[in-house]
Amino acid sequence: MASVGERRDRGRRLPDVTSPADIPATTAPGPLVVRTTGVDLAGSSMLDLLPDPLTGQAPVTWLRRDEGLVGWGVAAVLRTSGTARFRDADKWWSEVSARAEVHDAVNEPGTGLVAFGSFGFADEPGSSVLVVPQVVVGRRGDRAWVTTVGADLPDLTPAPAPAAPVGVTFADGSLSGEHWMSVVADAVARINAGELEKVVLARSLIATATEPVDVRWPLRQLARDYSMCWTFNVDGLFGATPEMLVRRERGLVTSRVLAGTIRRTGDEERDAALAGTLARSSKDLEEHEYAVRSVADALEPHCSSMNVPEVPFVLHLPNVMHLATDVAGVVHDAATVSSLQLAEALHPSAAVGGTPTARAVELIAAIEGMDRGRYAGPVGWIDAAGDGEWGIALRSAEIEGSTVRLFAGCGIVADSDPESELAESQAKLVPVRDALSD
Ligand SMILES: C=C(O[C@@H]1C=C(C(=O)O)C=C[C@H]1O)C(=O)O
Repeated sequence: MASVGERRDRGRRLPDVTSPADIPATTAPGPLVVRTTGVDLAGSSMLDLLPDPLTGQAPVTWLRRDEGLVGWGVAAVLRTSGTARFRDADKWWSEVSARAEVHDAVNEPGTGLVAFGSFGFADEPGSSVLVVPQVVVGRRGDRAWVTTVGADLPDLTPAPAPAAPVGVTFADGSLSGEHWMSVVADAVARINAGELEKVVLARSLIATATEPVDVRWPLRQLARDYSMCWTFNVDGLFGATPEMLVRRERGLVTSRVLAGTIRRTGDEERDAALAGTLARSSKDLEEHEYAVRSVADALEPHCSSMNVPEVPFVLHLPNVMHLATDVAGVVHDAATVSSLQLAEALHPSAAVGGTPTARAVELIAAIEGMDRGRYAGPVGWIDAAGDGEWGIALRSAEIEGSTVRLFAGCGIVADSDPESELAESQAKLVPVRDALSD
């Protein structure tokens, strides 16, 4: 396990990370004292409760349709990296939760001790974080609660509204559009030469504001405009993902697999016709099938029964439509395998890596021209029983002061056309791009 003030990277020592979100380096906590009590949040929106990040309270978020969890403050944190990042985090989490003294008056998934996590996409450098906030506020249906970890009960009145980002300009990140298209063409040639079947290639865009960006602004916009997605923020990585890598709750496991995309036009009739085209597109169905297979194969050893629909449905988002499949199963090893271990087993699925996985991941590192950081890695939360939700950090960006790095990627298969893939990547950048304006 990584220790205080040190991150491991194949034996090399790396300097500590100074986090944009004020989450410090690894802490080795004594027994945590955790209290969950029911509260009445009435009509207030969960995001309104988040304190100003400038107060150094490191806001974290996992919300869909204003249900889920928000938190702030740091009671304990693990930073880790490299191939062992999931194992390090899982071991640390079982030790921290075994030692904790928990008084839980609510007993719902997400009550008691919880940690938020965000994991690096690639093994190298693979910088990852798991953090236990001092305060977590949760809502599920008509129940709401607050959990404190070694902290007093907070004042749950809405914080003053965040200001919009100022003077934002956008520039190419890793590669220009032209250059990225040539990389896509190279991948298509390799696929046609039989090197691999599918690879997901991503690009980035850099937004620069004239003042530090308050993450609560884009979070509010994303939660409002993409309410069917999971709006997340962990240690400066934020976004609204439509893709659930794995959710485990009381012995049931589910995964929402997406792959195969078509852009929306804004015209309802035309979009309905496009949805039909997507559902019949052999290129997209093939790309989708790879992704579903990779998830079903990884979950199978953990399940006593599974449901893998044969035909995908079309998920409508405001910017794009995706082929989607909800895989479900009954797990037989919940007592010994946590949701984080399941996330490790599933990552990277063919929706963000490719097929075969090892070859695709190698090719991404060789030709994509950037470090993905935590983009396309698992992001979510885990409780003391090991249940939790881990989404794939898509439609996301990393914030550092007044700079925001946005990411988007596309599945490349034999029939992919570089120009259409560039347009698709632009459509996938829209949610965060729009969220940075007022
Ligand atoms: C890689 C991304 O999205 C993934 C790729 C998709 C595709 O290529 O059709 C669709 C949904 C996601 O699984 C992204 O949004 O950055």
